[in-house]
Amino acid sequence: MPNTTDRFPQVAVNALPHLTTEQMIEVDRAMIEDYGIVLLQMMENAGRGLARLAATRFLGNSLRGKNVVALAGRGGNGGGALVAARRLHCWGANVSVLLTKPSGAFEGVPAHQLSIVQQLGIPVDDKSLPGREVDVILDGVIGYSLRGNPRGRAADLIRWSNQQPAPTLALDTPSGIDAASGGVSDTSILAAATFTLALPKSGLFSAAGSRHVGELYLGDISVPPSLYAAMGLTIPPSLFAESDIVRLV
Ligand SMILES: NC(=O)C1=CN([C@@H]2O[C@H](COP(=O)(O)OP(=O)(O)OC[C@H]3O[C@@H](n4cnc5c(N)ncnc54)[C@H](O)[C@@H]3O)[C@@H](O)[C@H]2O)[C@H](O)CC1
Ligand SMILES: [K+]
Repeated sequence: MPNTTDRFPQVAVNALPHLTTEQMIEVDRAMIEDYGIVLLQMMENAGRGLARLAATRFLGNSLRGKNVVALAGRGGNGGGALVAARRLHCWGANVSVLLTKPSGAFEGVPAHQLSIVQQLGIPVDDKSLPGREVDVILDGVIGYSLRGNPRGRAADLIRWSNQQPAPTLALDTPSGIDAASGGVSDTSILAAATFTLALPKSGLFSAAGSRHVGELYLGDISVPPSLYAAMGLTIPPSLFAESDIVRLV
């Protein structure tokens, strides 16, 4: 079997700036307010990349009969996982979604993504945990807006994920890891791989945090180089020219 990690170009992690949470929030702000690249667009790119990585790295050539569980919180992280759930469903996988909250608690863009998932008939559950075998778990419980140790059903979903033999692919940061400090909550995802967005977050490299990250991939959500330049950040000009997913080594 070919080594599927070879399908993504490799980039030295030290060749890139590592973002603080404040810088990531500024990237989000400038994308929307200065460039008009809105959250819906960024989230589509994030979710499509997550789906592509899940398929290529963990599911193999045919998605028929492959079971995917997407864990989704009600923030931007969950929204990206819901996009990935939809894309993998359309590519032929058996996808189900576990929510941290009832669907009525979702608002804004994540609620929009959830309504599409429901319209497609993808099973959505905010109460129980699946008993059947899973091939890959997508972790969209919490991203860079973690506040304190995961609580409630978010914590239940993290614990459930860590008990499964299937690999977990985390979106942006393993849920429970503080993206800025790398602090590890009592309840944190142990990811086989992490698909982080735009630029790697500084917390992914702390000694404690890095044990939860697994293989690290970076996804293009179309941040213009001029936006980074205005923040005093320099990135290699051809970072995503070959592929909009790269492996950081
Ligand atoms: N430019 C980018 O990188 C983009 C990133 N995106 C993704 O959006 C998230 C950040 O989204 P945000 O809405 O700010 O919040 P989160 O999804 O991280 O989490 C909020 C969600 O989680 C709940 N929560 C927080 N702490 C806890 C806790 N201790 N226990 C339980 N629940 C908790 C909170 O209540 C909210 O419901 C980023 O990581 C990316 O994945 C965009 O998609 C595109 C642009
Ligand atoms: K996550």
